[in-house]
Amino acid sequence: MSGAVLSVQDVGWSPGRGHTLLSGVSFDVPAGKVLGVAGANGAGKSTLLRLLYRFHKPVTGTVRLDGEDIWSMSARETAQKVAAVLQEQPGDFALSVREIVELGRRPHGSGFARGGRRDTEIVDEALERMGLNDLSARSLGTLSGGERQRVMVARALAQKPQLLILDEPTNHLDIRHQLEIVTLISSLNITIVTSLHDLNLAGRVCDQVLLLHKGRSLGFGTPEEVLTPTHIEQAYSVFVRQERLSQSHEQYLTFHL
Ligand SMILES: Nc1ncnc2c1ncn2[C@@H]1O[C@H](COP(=O)(O)OP(=O)(O)OP(=O)(O)O)[C@@H](O)[C@H]1O
Repeated sequence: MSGAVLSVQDVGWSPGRGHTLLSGVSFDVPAGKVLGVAGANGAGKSTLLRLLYRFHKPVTGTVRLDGEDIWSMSARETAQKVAAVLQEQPGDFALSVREIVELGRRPHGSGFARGGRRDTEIVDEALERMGLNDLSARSLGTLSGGERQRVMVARALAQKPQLLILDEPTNHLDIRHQLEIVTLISSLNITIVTSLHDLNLAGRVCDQVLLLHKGRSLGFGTPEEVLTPTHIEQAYSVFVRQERLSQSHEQYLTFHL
């Protein structure tokens, strides 16, 4: 897998007249880097992600992949390049885990129904990578929230995207699986945009952070530049203390009312 350069220029979105949910947001993510999108509930994180996987068309501005506007591509071409793992997942509950992961091969139109060997290998690899081999015959509806989340990540990996969008990927996951997702994110050689509520995690995993506040960018840059007490206090209306962990000497943020 290889990553694409993501270039977002002055995007805005509104569901109707006079109600702007996102405005004037710009950033660039180099190929293979990880951007974390942070901000309080309702700040516009999911709305921004929807513009990146071509669910909403921006009202203003552009979203470009390797210089090409995603709205000048066909939906199929975008699906070959961009995969998304969302909080609300479609409910194909009767399908088996393997069948769900196979759906990731669909945009590539390589005739999975005829059992292409390359597709089978890619699906096997995605199941293995997400630790799903033992669950592959189970129907989605019988899985726990965390198991389901891992299936959706496996489906996205099977899509072999150049840009992977993750909306709160650690939701539902226990500590071990959170760490596994974080390790996976750090190890994939593709461009990743992920929303994250855990700011300490964002600081560890992301190359860059975009902090949203009421649909606007409050800061974009390295985690050290953006995740400052001043910015966080403004974005979340909390008090922040920056502390240093005694064993690892890492910076750690704590939050207070
Ligand atoms: N289609 C829509 N029509 C009207 N309002 C919308 C629509 N989509 C989102 N909103 C509103 O826009 C705001 C931003 O929503 P969004 O889901 O992007 O926030 P978020 O930062 O992802 O929040 P959370 O952390 O709670 O998931 C919210 O107030 C939401 O209610």
